[in-house]
Amino acid sequence: MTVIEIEGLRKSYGSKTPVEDVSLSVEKGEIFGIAGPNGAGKTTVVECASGLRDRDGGTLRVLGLDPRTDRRKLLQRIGAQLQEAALPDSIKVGEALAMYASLYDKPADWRAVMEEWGLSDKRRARFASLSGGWKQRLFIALALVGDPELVFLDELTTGLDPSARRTTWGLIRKLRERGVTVVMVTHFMDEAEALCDRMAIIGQGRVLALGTPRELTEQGRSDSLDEAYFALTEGAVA
Ligand SMILES: Nc1ncnc2c1ncn2[C@@H]1O[C@H](COP(=O)(O)OP(=O)(O)OP(=O)(O)O)[C@@H](O)[C@H]1O
Repeated sequence: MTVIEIEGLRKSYGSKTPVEDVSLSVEKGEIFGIAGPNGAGKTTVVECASGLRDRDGGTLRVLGLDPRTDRRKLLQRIGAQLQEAALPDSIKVGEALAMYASLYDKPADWRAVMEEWGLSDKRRARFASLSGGWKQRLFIALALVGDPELVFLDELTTGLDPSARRTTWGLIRKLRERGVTVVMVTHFMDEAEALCDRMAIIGQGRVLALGTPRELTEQGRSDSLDEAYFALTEGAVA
């Protein structure tokens, strides 16, 4: 079943059009990666698909809804990772989960989510006191309190130490095991290789390559996804 269908997506900011003609689809239950050079429009694509930003052209269906006209309905069914600045320093882990759960019509039991993601011992810890790894764990838990069918994660592991990254990978796999579809923006090809069922590399306003990490490695005529990425994005730096 197709969860996201993007056809000819276009988005401009003033005279700049980072996303000119992006088409891709995401299937239910997969971890779908989006990679590409800085400024290629990865976050813009994710924001348009999650109803957080309006598009200038193209068609979008997400969980059968149009993010433009069915925004409220869509926001009830998806989870999006927050940027760090979205939480006040002084908020406690338990308070943040309870607050986000209150935004949904049919939330998951936030205490169960807290327990499942290993956050119960941190319940009274203030956000500012958490290490990067615990913050990311909280962001994943917050993205899940609405009991979403689809989750968007944007550079979730950037800035994490190697062991926190590995732990986060485990958490993302756990989402797939639960049947949640995951769309993740990443700059790390080892991460894409370890997690993504399929991925798109975007640049120059469009999809430069799309497939499984193995298919992309072959398309780039390379021995590794890392090398293939360079071959496929050559000349596409925004
Ligand atoms: N609100 C905005 N107003 C003006 N320009 C913007 C806005 N948001 C993004 N842009 C510009 O649009 C382009 C695409 O941005 P976007 O954040 O989608 O790219 P990205 O691929 O996610 O980049 P990065 O890898 O650096 O996170 C960039 O050049 C960015 O500066």
